[in-house]
Amino acid sequence: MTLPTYDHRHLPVLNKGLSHRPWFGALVYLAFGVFWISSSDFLLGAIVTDPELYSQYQTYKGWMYVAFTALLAWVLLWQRTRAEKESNQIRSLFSLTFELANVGIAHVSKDGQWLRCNARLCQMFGYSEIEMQQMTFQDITHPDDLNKDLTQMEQLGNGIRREYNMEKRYRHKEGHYIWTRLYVRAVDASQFGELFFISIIEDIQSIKETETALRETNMKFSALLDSGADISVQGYEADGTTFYWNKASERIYGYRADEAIGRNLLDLIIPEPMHAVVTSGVKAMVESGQPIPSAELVLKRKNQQPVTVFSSHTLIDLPGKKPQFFCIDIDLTEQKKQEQRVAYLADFDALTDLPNRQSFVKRLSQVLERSSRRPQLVAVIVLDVDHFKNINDSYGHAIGDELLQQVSQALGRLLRPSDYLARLGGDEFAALIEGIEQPEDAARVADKLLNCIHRVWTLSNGVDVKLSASAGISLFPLHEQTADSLLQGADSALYKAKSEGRNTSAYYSDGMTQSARERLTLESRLRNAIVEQQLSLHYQPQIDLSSGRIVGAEALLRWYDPDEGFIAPSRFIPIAESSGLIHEIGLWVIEQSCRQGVLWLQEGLPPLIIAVNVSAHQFQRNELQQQIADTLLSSGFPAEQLELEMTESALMTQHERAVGMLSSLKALGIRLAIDDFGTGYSSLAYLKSFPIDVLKIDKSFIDQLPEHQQDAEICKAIVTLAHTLGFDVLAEGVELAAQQLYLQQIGCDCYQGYYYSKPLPASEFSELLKRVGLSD
Ligand SMILES: Nc1nc2c(ncn2[C@@H]2O[C@H](COP(=O)(O)O[C@H]3[C@@H](O)[C@H](n4cnc5c(=O)[nH]c(N)nc54)O[C@@H]3COP(=O)(O)O)[C@@H](O)[C@H]2O)c(=O)[nH]1
Repeated sequence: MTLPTYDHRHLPVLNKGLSHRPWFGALVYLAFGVFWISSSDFLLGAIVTDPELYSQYQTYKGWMYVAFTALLAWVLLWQRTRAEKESNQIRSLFSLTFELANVGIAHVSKDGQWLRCNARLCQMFGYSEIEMQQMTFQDITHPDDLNKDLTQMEQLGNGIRREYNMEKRYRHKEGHYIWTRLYVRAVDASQFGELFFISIIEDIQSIKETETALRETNMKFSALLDSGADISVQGYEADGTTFYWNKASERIYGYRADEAIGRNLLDLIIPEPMHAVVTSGVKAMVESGQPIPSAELVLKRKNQQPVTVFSSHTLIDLPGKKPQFFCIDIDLTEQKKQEQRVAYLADFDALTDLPNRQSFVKRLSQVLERSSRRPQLVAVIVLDVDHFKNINDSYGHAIGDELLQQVSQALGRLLRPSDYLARLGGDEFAALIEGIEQPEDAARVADKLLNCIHRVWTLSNGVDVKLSASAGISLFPLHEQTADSLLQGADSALYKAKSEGRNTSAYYSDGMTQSARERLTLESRLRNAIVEQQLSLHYQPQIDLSSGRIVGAEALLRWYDPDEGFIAPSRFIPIAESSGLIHEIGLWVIEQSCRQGVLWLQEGLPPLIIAVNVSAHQFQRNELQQQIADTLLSSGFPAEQLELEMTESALMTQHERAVGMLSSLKALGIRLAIDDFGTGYSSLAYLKSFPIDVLKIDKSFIDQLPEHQQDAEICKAIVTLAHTLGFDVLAEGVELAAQQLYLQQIGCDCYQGYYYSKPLPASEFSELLKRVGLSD
């Protein structure tokens, strides 16, 4: 393509402006010449007095005019030549500038006609200058840009404004549009004869394309940053001010971008205790240019909840720009949850949320380890739902699962917090029961669990399913010593229970199953005995050794079963204790003793101490003091005549509590005695802190008196000790006169035993007292 050349003939206005100046100079010269000659004439006429000289001047004056005119003509010619030369130079310079300009330059008429276009413009639009001059700018303006352009051009025409800028598109000769930046300036009509516009048109197509590409890249980049649902990207200034916050950041941290941007990192997601570390870390990163090492961090959400992320950091430190840094945080919440879930499933059963077999074995091993240091009876009870397979087969696994969930929840509610329930798998559960007192306690717990399962279960779909279960029990240390063997033992006991017809429990050892069943049967009979009022009290006299008088009576519980006859307290009291019936029975004993004491007083018998046995189980309950106070009040029995007997072991195992309990009981005005003294592990320090009145020497030290040297010495020592501490001493189980005599010799205060009397029913005791009392 040949470049269009600049033709100055197309510039009539400009030509006119440039060519009038030499004439003006010539006129000035001419005026000056006429003035100079005229004034010379006048001056010479006045100055030159010599007529000859003046005449000569007049003669040559014509030549002078000629010479002057010639000079003037030469000056004029020279002036014009110079002006034209200058004009040509300027024109060629202008032409060169116009053509060489790397922006499009055009003169446009007020109608929009292209008057003159430089080479760059022609090249830009693909037209020759001639072709351009045959078009208006409207012809090749993009329709979307035309109105704006025309409006602004009109404003130039109206003189409202002198120039305008806009970005607009022109259609290239080949049909595509080119983005340009247009600058238009109106040229004053008064100066150049007619209104026209100078347009400077810059090709910004590549800029636009770059911009578009950049925008697209940005959009892609943004979309990319936003696409990672769990990848938070945050941009911060060096001082921690947020300038970028992607979608994932919104989701992970809970702040919308518009809430986060402009706020400081520390205020947003850094927990207070981490502020100092983060501040110094960022400072060090900005100063050293080294990013803070990636790490797993626990940051905080908008709702202040912690969120675990893996955080990486990138420093952007461009020359001349303030440093910025990006944090790329990967949300580990789900991963953590998964990890926790995996860890959870290693120990827990997914269906019931109960501990699994592995956890059960682990827990059992720990308990056994502890129990080997502090001996205790531990029971493992394995439960299996009877015929559960039939339920799955009949109703489907979903129903089976729901049943297992319901059963596990019911069993969990039944057990104490210290017990441990697990699902071993399928329909098999296991319970770990610590600190049981009697072997049959385990069967009691097993029966409780079996009874819980043995009922109709209503499922969410309305189906009723009747369940029963069987249980196997093994005991540490009686049956096995290790966790695995205890579980195996309980499993084999379970199969015994199943083979015995299901809905029952069995111990690992047959003998124990037998005795447990007997004890549980006895428990049920004892419950019945309370209702049927088969319990009564017998009273054994307590005799003062120095006077030989009956000074008191120990109330001893008796159970008369119509079929079996008297059932010994040593048989049923432990069952009452392990079943909890002791509380009901114990209260009855206290009330009945007080009522009887009052009756005896009313009969006119001398005031007697009535000693009542209080089980360690009763002593552990706080209501004992209140029960006694209430009983004394309701019965009217004098407090100083009531004596409570507590075993040495019950007091010594819970010393601190015992001191408090005994003090509160003592405050009621009653007497306190330590029963079975010598059989427990008394501490003298403890003993002296107890507010007691009597020490009862256990029968085992009396049995071989006075021959047995050691027992004799022990009894003597107990008497001395008791007296030193200010207690009375009572020897129990005295069967022989020699025993009575020896006790008297060593200063023992009182005794009781078959030697004087067996425990007697109240009426017989009263007769005895009347008999001996009256005779004494
Ligand atoms: N918590 C409660 N415990 C009670 C209650 N009543 C009794 N008991 C405790 O039961 C254990 C057995 O009692 P029991 O069979 O009544 O035996 C007592 C006496 O009958 C017996 N005794 C008395 N003198 C003699 C004797 O000379 N020889 C002999 N072989 N036995 C004799 O001793 C028992 C009295 O014991 P103690 O209480 O230690 O003084 C027994 O531990 C009772 O405590 C009750 O109501 N509540």
